[in-house]
Amino acid sequence: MDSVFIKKLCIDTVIGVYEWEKAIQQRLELDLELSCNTAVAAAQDDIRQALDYSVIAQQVTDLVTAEPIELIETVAERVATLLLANFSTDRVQVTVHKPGAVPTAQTVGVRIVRERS
Ligand SMILES: Nc1nc2c(c(=O)[nH]1)N=C([C@H](O)[C@@H](O)CO)CN2
Repeated sequence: MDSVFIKKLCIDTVIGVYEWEKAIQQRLELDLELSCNTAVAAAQDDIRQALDYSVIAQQVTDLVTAEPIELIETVAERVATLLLANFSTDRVQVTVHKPGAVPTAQTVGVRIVRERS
């Protein structure tokens, strides 16, 4: 299956479980992959037949920054729900990295796969 993907979409937002985290912005990095058939868009060379990664990036950024969230699991789930609702895809993979969370690790995060039911 083909896909459209976005790697390391950087989003600064209020994210975290602890009180001190609710007063600051921290960086999340998102990897998104939307399954689709890219052949039609390619054959017609037409953005209207494609999943526009610019539009995807903007909608996801707006969603994640709309209000404070505690868990990165919540971020992943909300993003997957948005992608399945707003874009022509039956399967999405969403990875959320919180690179500053564990100083001794390069990054930590969650990865989920959701399919249209
Ligand atoms: N599985 C998770 N574990 C933790 C999360 C999280 O969102 N999911 N969050 C935190 C804190 O917010 C942490 O990032 C503060 O440094 C701890 N564990």
